[in-house]
Amino acid sequence: MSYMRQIPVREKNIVLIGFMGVGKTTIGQLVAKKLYRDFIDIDVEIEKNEKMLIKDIFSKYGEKEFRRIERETISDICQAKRCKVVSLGGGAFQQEEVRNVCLENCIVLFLDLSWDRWKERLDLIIESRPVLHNRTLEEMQELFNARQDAYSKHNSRVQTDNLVAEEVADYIVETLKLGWDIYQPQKD
Ligand SMILES: Nc1ncnc2c1ncn2[C@@H]1O[C@H](COP(=O)(O)OP(=O)(O)OP(=O)(O)O)[C@@H](O)[C@H]1O
Ligand SMILES: O=C(O)C1=C[C@@H](O)[C@@H](O)[C@H](O)C1
Ligand SMILES: [Mg+2]
Repeated sequence: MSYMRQIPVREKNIVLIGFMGVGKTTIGQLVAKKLYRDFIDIDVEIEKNEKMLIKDIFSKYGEKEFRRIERETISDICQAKRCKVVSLGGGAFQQEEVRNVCLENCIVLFLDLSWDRWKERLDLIIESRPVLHNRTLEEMQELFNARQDAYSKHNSRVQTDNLVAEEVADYIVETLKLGWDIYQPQKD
C-alpha cells in the first residue's frame, strides 16, 4: 500500500459537485466568503488557462479534449491546494480519476436539485452550456438521470429545492462547522 500523507480536515478543500445549473458556482462563491477562503471555479480556471470560452473549446477541439483539460486542472488543484472552496463543472464527476482525486483529498458536497426545479432554470444556463445544445428536454432529462450515479459518491448531500443560494450556503457552513451528515461514500 502506498504511503499517503493525511490532510487535516480543517485544511481540506471543499469541493461542490452536481448537475449543471444546480448552483455550484453561485453557492461556492458564497461559501468561500463565509469561511474566509479563496474560491476557485474550475470552468473559470480552464477559460483563463486556455484563453477561450468553454463553448469555444467544445466547438474547436471537441468534448474529449475539454474533458482531458478539465481532469488535469482538477487533479492539479485538488492535490496542490489547501483551504479552498472549489466548484466543479457539471460533467467533471463522470470521470473516475476526478472522483478519486476529489474524494481522496477534499470534502465533497453534492448539491442536489430535483428535475422539476431544474427545468425552471434552463433558460438561465442553456446559452453557455454546450452539452445542452441540440438536445430535447427528454434527452436532457436522460442526461440528468444518467449522471446521478456519479454524484452519489460524495461526503455530504444538500437538498436545495426550496432554498435560495444564500440559504444553501448557510446550511453548508453549519454542516461543516458541526460535522452534520459528513460520511465516507462507498468505493466504486
Ligand atoms: N439556490 C438557487 N436558487 C435559485 N437560483 C439559483 C440557485 N443557485 C443558483 N441559481 C441560479 O441558477 C443559475 C445557474 O447557477 P450556477 O451557474 O451557479 O450553476 P452551476 O452549478 O455552477 O452550473 P455549471 O455546472 O454549468 O457550472 C444562475 O443563474 C444562478 O443565479
Ligand atoms: O455538465 C457539463 O457537462 C458541463 C458543465 C459546465 O459546468 C462546463 O464544465 C461545461 O459546459 C460542461
Ligand atoms: Mg459553475
